[in-house]
Amino acid sequence: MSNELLISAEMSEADRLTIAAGPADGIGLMRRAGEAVAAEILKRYPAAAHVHVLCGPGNNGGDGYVVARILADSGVSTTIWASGAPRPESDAAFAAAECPIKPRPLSGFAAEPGSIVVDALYGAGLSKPLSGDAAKAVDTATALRLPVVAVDLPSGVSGTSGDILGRAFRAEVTVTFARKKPGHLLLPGRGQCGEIVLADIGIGDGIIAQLAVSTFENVPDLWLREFPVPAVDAHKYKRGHVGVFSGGPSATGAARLSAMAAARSGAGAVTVLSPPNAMQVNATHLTAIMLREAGSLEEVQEFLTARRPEALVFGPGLGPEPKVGNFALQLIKALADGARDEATASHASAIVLDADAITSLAHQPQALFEAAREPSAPVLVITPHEGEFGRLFPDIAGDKTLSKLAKARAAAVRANAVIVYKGADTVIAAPDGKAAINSNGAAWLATAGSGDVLSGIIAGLLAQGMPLFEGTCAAVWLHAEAGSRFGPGLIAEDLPLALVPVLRELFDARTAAQ
Ligand SMILES: NC(=O)C1=CN([C@@H]2O[C@H](COP(=O)(O)OP(=O)(O)OC[C@H]3O[C@@H](n4cnc5c(N)ncnc54)[C@H](OP(=O)(O)O)[C@@H]3O)[C@@H](O)[C@H]2O)[C@@H](O)CC1
Ligand SMILES: Nc1ncnc2c1ncn2[C@@H]1O[C@H](COP(=O)(O)OP(=O)(O)O)[C@@H](O)[C@H]1O
Ligand SMILES: [K+]
Repeated sequence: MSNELLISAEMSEADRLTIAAGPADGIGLMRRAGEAVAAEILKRYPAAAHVHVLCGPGNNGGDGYVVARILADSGVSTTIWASGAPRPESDAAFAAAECPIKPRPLSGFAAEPGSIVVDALYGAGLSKPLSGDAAKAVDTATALRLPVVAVDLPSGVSGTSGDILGRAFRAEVTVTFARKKPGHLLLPGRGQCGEIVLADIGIGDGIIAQLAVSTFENVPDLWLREFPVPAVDAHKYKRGHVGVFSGGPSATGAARLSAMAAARSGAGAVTVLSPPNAMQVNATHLTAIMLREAGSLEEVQEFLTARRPEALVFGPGLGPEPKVGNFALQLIKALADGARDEATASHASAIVLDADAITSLAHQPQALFEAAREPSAPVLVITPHEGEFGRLFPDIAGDKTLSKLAKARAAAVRANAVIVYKGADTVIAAPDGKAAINSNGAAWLATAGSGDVLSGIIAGLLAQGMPLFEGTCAAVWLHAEAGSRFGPGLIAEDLPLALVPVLRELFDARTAAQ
């Protein structure tokens, strides 16, 4: 697997372990890193008139000296602009000594149209906002629209948070080493990286395995082995049953979108649970999806006991009123009580709390967090977009020291739930600290009802027995993949059907791997 995302301390540890295992030493890894960047430049810009390599004082700059040496050896006209000299005896100092080009001070950096900039100022060691000569260099490259190749990270982008410190280069290509870093996927950093090339510099999978990494890029490798394949003797209820709560007569569409998505995701049976006054309108619009009247907790409990759905979606279209939040709490409690008493067992092991459920609990978040900690409580997946996240977790949302990744993690621990912190860089975080960042979405997904579809896919996959974290990650990826492949013109109604070709590919990949 190469889907692990490494923070800077983990990258340093990988470096240390690799050197300890031998035969590579620090300068050996640096040479491999610089070679990978130089190879990318020679491949992509064979006609470059001139390459300007900007070198910082640390190891990022060290990689830059290696790049400059190789380019010069290859006959490319190359200038080095240095911001400070490397520390004596450091790997970067060795790399600088091996490079025949005499560096000029970064303060004098000037470039001509048609040239290329290699940004080797700061990488994993970025410690403060870009200022002075480095900030000026960003402005010069931007003003001249020069292609920038970033070494490891565009300088100014935090590899940990994706934040821009001061300002940052906007790279056309970023070559990073061994594994990506969270800042390559989180916004706004992702937008500065351009195409990301992952270079093998000799830090093996065995070394990465020793790090016990807990942050991942959300790609199928992360969950494909858990992806549901129906058994030969499957019947509809064996393929998982999902219940979706509907809003009142003028707000039923959200539940139907969610229900359709759960069905398309492979749940064998899906039931819309409707208040009495919305039965008529729901009945008019449902065919394969079942419909059941459930206006009270008692009626819901009857459904749970009789039909034993594995997963529920609660929230889309329900309205943000406090009574909705209270009902959510009663539902969680009823399921916890039911699970403890097998004789009368109310069922459903997972609840997806989305949309209005989140907003309606904003005035009593503590009650939700306590309910989620009750013995035998159903597992919860909470799917806030930024506004909903801020309502349920205002202090976490407002903490400027935390990245989106860290915020999702903190919320998952507090709520004892899997949190899907949605957006263009959706983060999925579990209470045990595991987290994934999604990167295959597109802005076509920013359309009304898109989130309702996502909640249905999550419930659909969980109802089929996928583990909680993996099933939620798979749903986020599927939703994003279907939407970005569909592209212009996408509306939420299109998404369930757009899942089909993606599901086919996953199914084929899953069965081929068996
Ligand atoms: N496995 C690995 O780990 C491998 C890593 N490799 C490479 O090493 C890179 C990490 O190297 P690194 O740790 O030396 O940090 P780096 O990014 O060079 O910056 C540190 C220096 O910059 C300075 N500085 C920072 N921000 C600044 C600012 N805004 N304005 C001004 N100064 C600033 C900072 O100053 P200080 O914080 O000490 O005041 C310090 O002097 C990594 O990105 C990759 O390219 C490869 O060789 C292959 C193997
Ligand atoms: N710019 C974007 N790029 C990728 N995905 C996006 C973007 N904007 C929104 N999304 C995704 O679309 C969905 C929107 O959900 P939500 O905000 O709840 O919308 P709604 O309430 O209208 O259903 C989320 O899964 C989110 O991650
Ligand atoms: K850099």
